[in-house]
Amino acid sequence: MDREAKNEKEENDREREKGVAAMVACYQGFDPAAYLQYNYMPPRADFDRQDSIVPWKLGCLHRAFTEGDMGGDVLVDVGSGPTLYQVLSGCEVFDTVFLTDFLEVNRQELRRWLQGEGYSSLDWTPYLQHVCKLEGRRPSAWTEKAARLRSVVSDILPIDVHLPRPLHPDSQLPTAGADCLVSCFCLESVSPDLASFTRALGHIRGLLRPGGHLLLIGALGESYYMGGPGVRIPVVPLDEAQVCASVRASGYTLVRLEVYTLPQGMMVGVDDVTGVFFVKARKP
Ligand SMILES: C[S@@+](CC[C@H](N)C(=O)[O-])C[C@H]1O[C@@H](n2cnc3c(N)ncnc32)[C@H](O)[C@@H]1O
Ligand SMILES: O=S(=O)(c1ccc2c(c1)CN[C@@H](CF)C2)N1CCSCC1
Repeated sequence: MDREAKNEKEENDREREKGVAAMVACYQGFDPAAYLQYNYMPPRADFDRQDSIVPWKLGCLHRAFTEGDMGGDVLVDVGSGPTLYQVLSGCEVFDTVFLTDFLEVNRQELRRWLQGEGYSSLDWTPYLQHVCKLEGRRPSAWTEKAARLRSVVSDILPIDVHLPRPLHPDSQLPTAGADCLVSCFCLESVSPDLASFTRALGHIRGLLRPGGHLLLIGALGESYYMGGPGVRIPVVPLDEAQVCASVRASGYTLVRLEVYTLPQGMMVGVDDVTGVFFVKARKP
Protein backbone atom coordinates (compact mmCIF):
# COMPACT_ATOMS: atom_id res chain seq x y z
CA MET A 1 0.00 0.00 0.00
CA ASP A 2 1.62 3.33 -1.03
CA ARG A 3 1.98 6.22 1.39
CA GLU A 4 -1.03 8.11 0.05
CA ALA A 5 -3.29 5.08 0.25
CA LYS A 6 -2.00 4.37 3.78
CA ASN A 7 -2.78 7.92 4.89
CA GLU A 8 -6.27 7.70 3.38
CA LYS A 9 -6.93 4.41 5.17
CA GLU A 10 -5.71 5.87 8.47
CA GLU A 11 -7.98 8.89 8.00
CA ASN A 12 -10.96 6.64 7.21
CA ASP A 13 -10.20 4.55 10.30
CA ARG A 14 -10.09 7.70 12.46
CA GLU A 15 -13.41 8.92 11.04
CA ARG A 16 -14.98 5.51 11.66
CA GLU A 17 -13.75 5.43 15.25
CA LYS A 18 -15.17 8.91 15.83
CA GLY A 19 -18.55 7.83 14.45
CA VAL A 20 -18.65 4.74 16.65
CA ALA A 21 -17.62 6.76 19.71
CA ALA A 22 -20.44 9.22 19.00
CA MET A 23 -22.93 6.32 18.94
CA VAL A 24 -21.61 5.09 22.31
CA ALA A 25 -22.23 8.56 23.74
CA CYS A 26 -25.82 8.54 22.39
CA TYR A 27 -26.54 5.25 24.13
CA GLN A 28 -25.52 6.48 27.57
CA GLY A 29 -29.03 7.89 28.01
CA PHE A 30 -30.87 4.80 26.77
CA ASP A 31 -33.85 4.04 29.03
CA PRO A 32 -35.07 0.43 28.78
CA ALA A 33 -38.47 1.07 30.37
CA ALA A 34 -39.17 4.05 28.12
CA TYR A 35 -38.00 2.13 25.05
CA LEU A 36 -40.34 -0.74 25.88
CA GLN A 37 -43.20 1.70 26.41
CA TYR A 38 -42.55 3.47 23.08
CA ASN A 39 -42.39 0.31 21.00
CA TYR A 40 -43.84 -2.73 22.73
CA MET A 41 -46.93 -1.49 24.53
CA PRO A 42 -50.23 -0.30 23.03
CA PRO A 43 -51.03 1.64 20.90
CA ARG A 44 -47.99 0.69 18.85
CA ALA A 45 -47.99 -2.94 19.91
CA ASP A 46 -51.47 -4.07 18.92
CA PHE A 47 -52.23 -7.77 18.51
CA ASP A 48 -55.81 -7.25 17.44
CA ARG A 49 -55.26 -5.26 14.24
CA GLN A 50 -54.75 -7.68 11.37
CA ASP A 51 -52.19 -5.31 9.84
CA SER A 52 -50.23 -4.82 13.06
CA ILE A 53 -46.46 -5.09 12.96
CA VAL A 54 -46.14 -7.27 16.02
CA PRO A 55 -48.03 -10.32 14.66
CA TRP A 56 -46.12 -9.85 11.41
CA LYS A 57 -42.73 -9.89 13.18
CA LEU A 58 -43.63 -12.85 15.38
CA GLY A 59 -44.96 -14.70 12.33
CA CYS A 60 -41.73 -14.16 10.38
CA LEU A 61 -39.67 -15.50 13.27
CA HIS A 62 -42.00 -18.47 13.85
CA ARG A 63 -41.83 -19.53 10.21
CA ALA A 64 -38.06 -19.07 10.02
CA PHE A 65 -37.39 -21.15 13.13
CA THR A 66 -39.85 -23.93 12.29
CA GLU A 67 -39.60 -24.51 8.54
CA GLY A 68 -37.20 -27.39 9.00
CA ASP A 69 -33.83 -26.09 7.77
CA MET A 70 -32.40 -25.25 11.17
CA GLY A 71 -30.48 -27.52 13.50
CA GLY A 72 -28.05 -27.45 16.36
CA ASP A 73 -27.98 -26.32 19.94
CA VAL A 74 -26.87 -22.69 20.20
CA LEU A 75 -28.87 -19.54 19.40
CA VAL A 76 -27.34 -16.09 20.00
CA ASP A 77 -29.48 -12.95 20.06
CA VAL A 78 -27.31 -9.98 19.05
CA GLY A 79 -28.25 -6.69 20.68
CA SER A 80 -31.21 -8.05 22.66
CA GLY A 81 -31.89 -4.76 24.37
CA PRO A 82 -34.62 -5.16 27.01
CA THR A 83 -36.78 -7.37 24.75
CA LEU A 84 -37.51 -11.09 24.53
CA TYR A 85 -39.99 -11.48 21.64
CA GLN A 86 -37.15 -12.31 19.28
CA VAL A 87 -36.37 -15.66 20.97
CA LEU A 88 -39.88 -16.88 21.82
CA SER A 89 -39.95 -19.25 18.82
CA GLY A 90 -36.24 -20.03 18.79
CA CYS A 91 -36.25 -21.16 22.42
CA GLU A 92 -38.28 -24.23 21.38
CA VAL A 93 -35.69 -25.18 18.72
CA PHE A 94 -32.39 -24.52 20.49
CA ASP A 95 -31.36 -25.81 23.92
CA THR A 96 -28.83 -23.05 24.61
CA VAL A 97 -29.70 -19.38 24.13
CA PHE A 98 -27.36 -16.46 24.72
CA LEU A 99 -28.90 -13.01 25.10
CA THR A 100 -26.51 -10.12 24.54
CA ASP A 101 -26.39 -6.36 24.78
CA PHE A 102 -23.94 -3.47 24.88
CA LEU A 103 -25.55 -1.81 27.90
CA GLU A 104 -25.65 -3.13 31.45
CA VAL A 105 -29.06 -1.50 32.00
CA ASN A 106 -30.49 -3.77 29.30
CA ARG A 107 -28.74 -6.86 30.60
CA GLN A 108 -30.18 -6.05 34.03
CA GLU A 109 -33.68 -5.74 32.55
CA LEU A 110 -33.32 -9.18 30.98
CA ARG A 111 -32.00 -10.68 34.23
CA ARG A 112 -35.05 -9.29 36.03
CA TRP A 113 -37.33 -11.14 33.62
CA LEU A 114 -35.36 -14.33 34.19
CA GLN A 115 -36.01 -14.04 37.94
CA GLY A 116 -39.73 -14.62 37.37
CA GLU A 117 -42.99 -12.91 36.51
CA GLY A 118 -43.56 -9.37 37.69
CA TYR A 119 -39.95 -8.23 37.96
CA SER A 120 -39.49 -6.80 34.46
CA SER A 121 -40.71 -3.47 33.04
CA LEU A 122 -42.97 -5.12 30.48
CA ASP A 123 -45.50 -7.95 30.80
CA TRP A 124 -44.51 -10.26 27.94
CA THR A 125 -47.58 -12.48 28.40
CA PRO A 126 -49.40 -11.27 25.22
CA TYR A 127 -46.26 -12.02 23.19
CA LEU A 128 -45.87 -15.47 24.76
CA GLN A 129 -49.57 -16.21 24.20
CA HIS A 130 -49.40 -15.11 20.55
CA VAL A 131 -46.41 -17.33 19.81
CA CYS A 132 -48.16 -20.25 21.54
CA LYS A 133 -51.10 -19.69 19.18
CA LEU A 134 -48.72 -19.71 16.19
CA GLU A 135 -47.42 -23.06 17.45
CA GLY A 136 -50.93 -24.51 17.62
CA ARG A 137 -50.88 -24.53 21.41
CA ARG A 138 -53.53 -23.09 23.70
CA PRO A 139 -52.69 -19.53 24.80
CA SER A 140 -52.59 -20.67 28.44
CA ALA A 141 -49.44 -22.64 27.54
CA TRP A 142 -47.61 -19.30 27.80
CA THR A 143 -46.44 -20.26 31.28
CA GLU A 144 -44.78 -23.38 29.86
CA LYS A 145 -43.12 -21.30 27.14
CA ALA A 146 -41.88 -18.80 29.72
CA ALA A 147 -40.45 -21.66 31.76
CA ARG A 148 -38.81 -23.12 28.64
CA LEU A 149 -37.19 -19.79 27.79
CA ARG A 150 -35.94 -19.33 31.34
CA SER A 151 -34.49 -22.85 31.23
CA VAL A 152 -32.53 -22.43 27.97
CA VAL A 153 -31.07 -18.93 28.51
CA SER A 154 -27.50 -19.82 29.31
CA ASP A 155 -26.08 -16.32 29.84
CA ILE A 156 -26.65 -12.63 29.19
CA LEU A 157 -23.42 -11.31 27.67
CA PRO A 158 -21.87 -7.96 26.85
CA ILE A 159 -21.45 -7.44 23.09
CA ASP A 160 -20.04 -4.82 20.72
CA VAL A 161 -20.79 -5.43 17.05
CA HIS A 162 -18.13 -2.88 16.03
CA LEU A 163 -15.39 -5.19 17.27
CA PRO A 164 -14.07 -7.87 14.93
CA ARG A 165 -14.74 -10.26 17.83
CA PRO A 166 -18.04 -8.89 19.25
CA LEU A 167 -18.09 -11.22 22.29
CA HIS A 168 -15.46 -11.62 24.98
CA PRO A 169 -13.30 -14.71 24.35
CA ASP A 170 -14.50 -16.21 27.67
CA SER A 171 -18.13 -16.17 26.48
CA GLN A 172 -18.46 -19.95 26.40
CA LEU A 173 -19.65 -19.97 22.77
CA PRO A 174 -18.75 -23.26 21.03
CA THR A 175 -15.45 -23.00 19.15
CA ALA A 176 -17.26 -23.82 15.88
CA GLY A 177 -19.68 -20.95 16.49
CA ALA A 178 -23.38 -20.57 17.12
CA ASP A 179 -25.89 -22.52 15.05
CA CYS A 180 -28.15 -19.49 14.62
CA LEU A 181 -28.01 -15.74 15.18
CA VAL A 182 -31.02 -13.49 15.57
CA SER A 183 -30.71 -9.71 15.69
CA CYS A 184 -33.52 -7.18 15.73
CA PHE A 185 -33.33 -3.41 15.24
CA CYS A 186 -29.71 -3.42 16.36
CA LEU A 187 -27.13 -3.03 13.60
CA GLU A 188 -28.74 -0.07 11.83
CA SER A 189 -29.39 1.57 15.20
CA VAL A 190 -25.80 1.44 16.40
CA SER A 191 -23.89 2.15 13.17
CA PRO A 192 -22.91 5.66 12.09
CA ASP A 193 -23.17 4.81 8.38
CA LEU A 194 -23.91 2.07 5.85
CA ALA A 195 -20.29 0.91 5.66
CA SER A 196 -20.27 0.44 9.45
CA PHE A 197 -23.58 -1.47 9.26
CA THR A 198 -22.09 -3.79 6.65
CA ARG A 199 -18.88 -4.22 8.65
CA ALA A 200 -20.91 -5.11 11.76
CA LEU A 201 -22.73 -7.79 9.74
CA GLY A 202 -19.31 -9.22 8.93
CA HIS A 203 -18.23 -9.12 12.56
CA ILE A 204 -21.25 -11.09 13.80
CA ARG A 205 -20.82 -13.56 10.95
CA GLY A 206 -17.71 -14.69 12.82
CA LEU A 207 -19.99 -15.83 15.69
CA LEU A 208 -21.79 -18.26 13.36
CA ARG A 209 -20.69 -21.72 12.27
CA PRO A 210 -20.57 -22.51 8.55
CA GLY A 211 -24.10 -23.53 7.50
CA GLY A 212 -25.62 -21.56 10.36
CA HIS A 213 -28.45 -19.08 9.86
CA LEU A 214 -28.86 -15.36 10.50
CA LEU A 215 -32.35 -13.95 11.17
CA LEU A 216 -32.28 -10.16 10.90
CA ILE A 217 -35.17 -7.79 11.59
CA GLY A 218 -34.62 -4.08 11.12
CA ALA A 219 -35.97 -0.66 10.29
CA LEU A 220 -36.40 0.71 6.78
CA GLY A 221 -36.17 4.44 6.11
CA GLU A 222 -35.46 5.27 9.72
CA SER A 223 -33.07 8.13 10.54
CA TYR A 224 -33.62 8.41 14.29
CA TYR A 225 -35.46 6.94 17.23
CA MET A 226 -36.09 8.00 20.83
CA GLY A 227 -34.17 5.76 23.24
CA GLY A 228 -35.71 7.57 26.21
CA PRO A 229 -37.11 10.98 27.12
CA GLY A 230 -34.98 13.47 25.17
CA VAL A 231 -32.61 10.70 23.99
CA ARG A 232 -32.54 10.94 20.21
CA ILE A 233 -30.44 8.19 18.64
CA PRO A 234 -29.40 8.38 14.96
CA VAL A 235 -30.13 5.40 12.71
CA VAL A 236 -28.72 4.47 9.31
CA PRO A 237 -31.64 4.92 6.88
CA LEU A 238 -31.82 1.68 4.87
CA ASP A 239 -33.81 0.57 1.85
CA GLU A 240 -34.44 -3.01 0.74
CA ALA A 241 -31.69 -2.98 -1.89
CA GLN A 242 -29.09 -1.78 0.63
CA VAL A 243 -30.10 -4.46 3.12
CA CYS A 244 -29.74 -7.21 0.51
CA ALA A 245 -26.46 -5.81 -0.78
CA SER A 246 -24.98 -5.54 2.73
CA VAL A 247 -26.05 -9.06 3.66
CA ARG A 248 -24.40 -10.46 0.54
CA ALA A 249 -21.31 -8.20 0.76
CA SER A 250 -20.67 -9.39 4.33
CA GLY A 251 -20.52 -13.01 3.21
CA TYR A 252 -24.00 -14.47 3.72
CA THR A 253 -26.25 -16.23 1.24
CA LEU A 254 -29.62 -14.45 1.26
CA VAL A 255 -32.43 -17.00 1.72
CA ARG A 256 -35.31 -14.50 1.70
CA LEU A 257 -36.36 -10.93 2.41
CA GLU A 258 -39.82 -9.98 3.66
CA VAL A 259 -40.98 -6.37 4.05
CA TYR A 260 -43.71 -4.72 6.14
CA THR A 261 -44.85 -1.17 5.38
CA LEU A 262 -46.13 0.67 8.42
CA PRO A 263 -49.73 1.90 8.23
CA GLN A 264 -50.11 5.63 8.86
CA GLY A 265 -51.44 5.17 12.41
CA MET A 266 -48.22 3.56 13.51
CA MET A 267 -46.17 6.73 13.05
CA VAL A 268 -46.26 8.08 16.59
CA GLY A 269 -43.24 10.32 16.83
CA VAL A 270 -40.80 8.07 18.70
CA ASP A 271 -39.03 7.41 15.40
CA ASP A 272 -39.49 7.96 11.66
CA VAL A 273 -39.48 4.29 10.64
CA THR A 274 -41.43 3.68 7.44
CA GLY A 275 -41.11 -0.08 7.17
CA VAL A 276 -39.57 -3.18 8.66
CA PHE A 277 -37.49 -5.85 6.93
CA PHE A 278 -37.05 -9.49 7.80
CA VAL A 279 -34.03 -11.35 6.40
CA LYS A 280 -33.23 -15.03 6.60
CA ALA A 281 -29.67 -15.67 5.50
CA ARG A 282 -27.11 -18.46 5.76
CA LYS A 283 -23.34 -18.56 6.28
CA PRO A 284 -21.98 -20.77 3.50
C1 LIG B 1 -33.07 -0.36 19.00
S1 LIG B 1 -32.40 -1.35 20.26
C2 LIG B 1 -32.96 -3.00 19.76
C3 LIG B 1 -33.40 -3.79 20.91
C4 LIG B 1 -34.14 -5.10 20.61
N1 LIG B 1 -33.29 -6.04 19.89
C5 LIG B 1 -35.45 -4.88 19.83
O1 LIG B 1 -35.72 -5.69 18.96
O2 LIG B 1 -36.16 -3.94 20.16
C6 LIG B 1 -30.67 -1.40 19.86
C7 LIG B 1 -29.86 -2.13 20.89
O3 LIG B 1 -28.48 -2.16 20.49
C8 LIG B 1 -27.67 -2.04 21.64
N2 LIG B 1 -26.33 -1.57 21.24
C9 LIG B 1 -25.84 -0.32 21.28
N3 LIG B 1 -24.58 -0.28 20.83
C10 LIG B 1 -24.25 -1.57 20.50
C11 LIG B 1 -23.07 -2.18 19.99
N4 LIG B 1 -21.97 -1.47 19.70
N5 LIG B 1 -23.08 -3.52 19.80
C12 LIG B 1 -24.19 -4.25 20.07
N6 LIG B 1 -25.35 -3.72 20.55
C13 LIG B 1 -25.36 -2.39 20.76
C14 LIG B 1 -28.40 -1.07 22.52
O4 LIG B 1 -27.98 -1.17 23.85
C15 LIG B 1 -29.86 -1.49 22.28
O5 LIG B 1 -30.26 -2.45 23.22
O1 LIG C 1 -42.02 -3.57 16.06
S1 LIG C 1 -41.83 -2.35 15.43
O2 LIG C 1 -41.72 -2.38 14.03
C1 LIG C 1 -40.42 -1.60 16.01
C2 LIG C 1 -39.83 -2.10 17.15
C3 LIG C 1 -38.66 -1.51 17.58
C4 LIG C 1 -38.10 -0.46 16.90
C5 LIG C 1 -38.73 0.03 15.77
C6 LIG C 1 -39.90 -0.56 15.31
C7 LIG C 1 -38.20 1.18 15.01
N1 LIG C 1 -37.22 1.88 15.75
C8 LIG C 1 -36.24 0.97 16.28
C9 LIG C 1 -35.06 1.71 16.77
F1 LIG C 1 -33.98 0.98 16.62
C10 LIG C 1 -36.83 0.14 17.37
N2 LIG C 1 -42.99 -1.43 15.79
C11 LIG C 1 -43.19 -0.27 15.02
C12 LIG C 1 -44.62 -0.14 14.76
S2 LIG C 1 -45.56 -0.23 16.14
C13 LIG C 1 -44.92 -1.52 17.04
C14 LIG C 1 -43.45 -1.48 17.10
